[in-house]
Amino acid sequence: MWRRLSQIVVKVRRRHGFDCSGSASSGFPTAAGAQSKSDKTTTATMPSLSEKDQLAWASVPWTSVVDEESGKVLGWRKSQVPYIPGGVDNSGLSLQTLDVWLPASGTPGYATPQAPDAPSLPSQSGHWIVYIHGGAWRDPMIDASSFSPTAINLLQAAASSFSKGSVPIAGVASLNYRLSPHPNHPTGGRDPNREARHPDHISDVLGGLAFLQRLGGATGSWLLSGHSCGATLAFQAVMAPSRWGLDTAIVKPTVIVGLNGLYDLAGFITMPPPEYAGLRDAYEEFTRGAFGDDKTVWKDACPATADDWTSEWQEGKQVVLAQSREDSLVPYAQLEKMGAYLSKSSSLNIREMEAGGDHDDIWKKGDRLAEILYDVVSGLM
Ligand SMILES: N[C@@H](CC(=O)c1ccccc1NC=O)C(=O)O
Repeated sequence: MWRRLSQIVVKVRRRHGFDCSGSASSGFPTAAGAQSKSDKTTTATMPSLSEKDQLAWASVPWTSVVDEESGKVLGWRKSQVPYIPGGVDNSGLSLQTLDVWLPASGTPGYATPQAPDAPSLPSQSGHWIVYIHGGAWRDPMIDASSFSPTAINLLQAAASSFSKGSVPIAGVASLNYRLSPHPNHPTGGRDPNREARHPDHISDVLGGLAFLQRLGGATGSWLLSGHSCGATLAFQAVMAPSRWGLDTAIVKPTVIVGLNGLYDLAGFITMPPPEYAGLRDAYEEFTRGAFGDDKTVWKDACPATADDWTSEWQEGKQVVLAQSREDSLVPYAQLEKMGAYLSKSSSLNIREMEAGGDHDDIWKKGDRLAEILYDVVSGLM
């Protein structure tokens, strides 16, 4: 079903202006009553689009995503759109950016495809899917573009659905965020993109989501997914921002898809499952790099430690936890801990899925991940 595609630049649009414990537990019950909370709608009021936002959005052209086999335009992409216009202190950091893909099937002019020509996102039916990459808060080789194989598969699936009637995807986005220093990063010297410490990562994620929402994306019922530490960040994004000393209001997603996620760092470091004990020092190193030396901060930052998920995330309906049993970096016990925690403290509908392969295979290949995400958003129709 998933065909191989290539992404090429067809036209450049005008540019305006500047230019948690790791000990194993066995499974968890699936809570049934997700429906009642859905009535509580999100109250975050979205500020309108500022001139700076519009300039930031327009500073990156749309490029077309073309199906290699049929030559058909599947959709449109903007790469590295600055979401905090000007960046921190006006420095325009390259990791405070996001990538966006729109299915052509949902945009005006699908018959004779033209890039969307609007100061903000076109309004489309369907749901938004947003992705937060992993890499232990520090890996320089993993970024928003790591989601490309999955995004392209999603556009392909959207095109197939269009021919049958309705498209469940309104748009797709993948977030960059500032990283913590990596011991082996080749750039050397100081890089303000790589000096982040908690809560900088989650602050950027919330900033990126707020920007996307000011543009009209990812509102209503939408899906937030994250891989590894990106899954940690996805759950942090629906926790009260005041926990992180922040006040960035977002419309929270209704669904989270956590992939090979880290949910209980403190638990892992204190007592890793025996087969993963050799990774304890590595976990401690990247945890200190991301959160500092205070162990209470590690614990408080872990989503498996929120005591009441119902009040924490009132808009929440569904959580999909996908984890591979062959993951050489993250033990299955992390999923079990998170699932048990969520089912104990919420009425969320929780699904457990097999991700398959090693830790990073799911996003490197993209087909299985697209299938999971497509299946979940289709269920939201
Ligand atoms: N490649 C990463 C390691 C990494 O990503 C990782 C290692 C162990 C458990 C989870 C990991 N990633 C989570 O985002 C690094 O270079 O630090």
